[in-house]
Amino acid sequence: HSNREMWFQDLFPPNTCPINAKTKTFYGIMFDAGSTGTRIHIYTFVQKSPEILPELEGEIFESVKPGLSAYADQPEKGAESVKRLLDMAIDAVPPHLWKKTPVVLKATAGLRLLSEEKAQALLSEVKEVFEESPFLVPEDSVSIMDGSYEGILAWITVNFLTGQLSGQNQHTVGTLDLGGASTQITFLPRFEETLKESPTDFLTSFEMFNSTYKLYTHSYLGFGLKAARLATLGALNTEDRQMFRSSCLPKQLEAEWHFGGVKYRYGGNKEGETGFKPCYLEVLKVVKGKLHQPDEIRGSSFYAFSYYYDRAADTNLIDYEQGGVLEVRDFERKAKEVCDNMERFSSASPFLCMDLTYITALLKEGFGFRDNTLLQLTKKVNNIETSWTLGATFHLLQSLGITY
Ligand SMILES: Nc1ncnc2c1ncn2[C@@H]1O[C@H](COP(=O)(O)OP(=O)(O)O)[C@@H](O)[C@H]1O
Ligand SMILES: [Ca+2]
Repeated sequence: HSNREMWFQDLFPPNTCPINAKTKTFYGIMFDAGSTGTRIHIYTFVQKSPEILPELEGEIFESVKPGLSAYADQPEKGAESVKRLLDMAIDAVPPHLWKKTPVVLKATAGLRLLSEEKAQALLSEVKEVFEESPFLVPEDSVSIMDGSYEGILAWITVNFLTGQLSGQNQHTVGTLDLGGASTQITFLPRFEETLKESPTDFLTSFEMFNSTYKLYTHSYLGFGLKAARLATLGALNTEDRQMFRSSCLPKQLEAEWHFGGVKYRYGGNKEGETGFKPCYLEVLKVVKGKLHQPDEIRGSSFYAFSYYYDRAADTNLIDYEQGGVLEVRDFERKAKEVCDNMERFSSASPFLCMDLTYITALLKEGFGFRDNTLLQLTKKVNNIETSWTLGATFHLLQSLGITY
């Protein structure tokens, strides 16, 4: 037995009558078209009998950069990048199951930020690639995902993988996702206050595995790490192609940056101030008063992934493979260290100071977390990526009647 098998045994009790069990294996293919890259997740499930939940047997994962939105003006080339990933599924799924294996692509903030016309052109090219494949192409198989689903499905994934969605004692954990263009916060409110005080569109009921969860979730478009860089530079939503300067960047820096198909020029404050203090003030303008702050989260701990994880790992706050537990103040401490010694960190990304400072401000001033709020940084649980794609695949299989 591998660790993974052992672990899932606790989650799903073995069939009471294994001799009569008809084990069924099936697959699901889910594409995550993120703002910074496109990823394919090929999941394998086994279901031992119709009465019990399917078990997740494994995942094949691959990714390419840049994301679809970078092909805004060449939709065929964007679809080509999807096709290269889909070819992996041809090898991974046994031929006799191709026709029964659904393939779906959901795009997130990168495509949300494009014009309707450009986004649709990309989606329809991808749809053609799917139609030409031997897989099952459900209706609506290629779409832009609603931001609230992004949070909910990531929450489902993390709580499924940590075993919180089965059995009686459900101690679910909240999730924080920081993408390139948007960021999500999701948790199951325990206090009546939270339900009363939250804007109604922050609360969504969701049915999964025969339970209904009333979740608090919101996706903040434009608050992803890379969008926040542009906002901090004052370069968001301007046609102006001037040089944008910031106290969060190395003094002598002058460079170019491509995001969402647009080229930006940016640099440090040659004469003026640099360092954590002025940088924090700059970043604060981007987040202060812009996010809803539910009281309930101040004391609870959260699972955090994507750029929270990447930046913590880049600066050795956590181990790149293992992840780890941090307090909010650890991000602040590291931001100060990097911003006040930019020469020492010059070999890393020139945005490291800005990114860490933004993460600090987002957590403290944006969501209202305390300095000592605990964050569990995780990339994988039992070797499965903590991504909304697993939750989306469960949802898909459920809607197609492949699972119950
Ligand atoms: N399979 C994955 N599981 C978890 N995080 C991922 C995965 N693929 C990419 N990420 C992380 O997502 C972040 C990029 O966000 P992205 O999905 O491209 O933007 P957005 O969500 O805003 O569309 C990076 O931190 C990257 O490491
Ligand atoms: Ca994402």
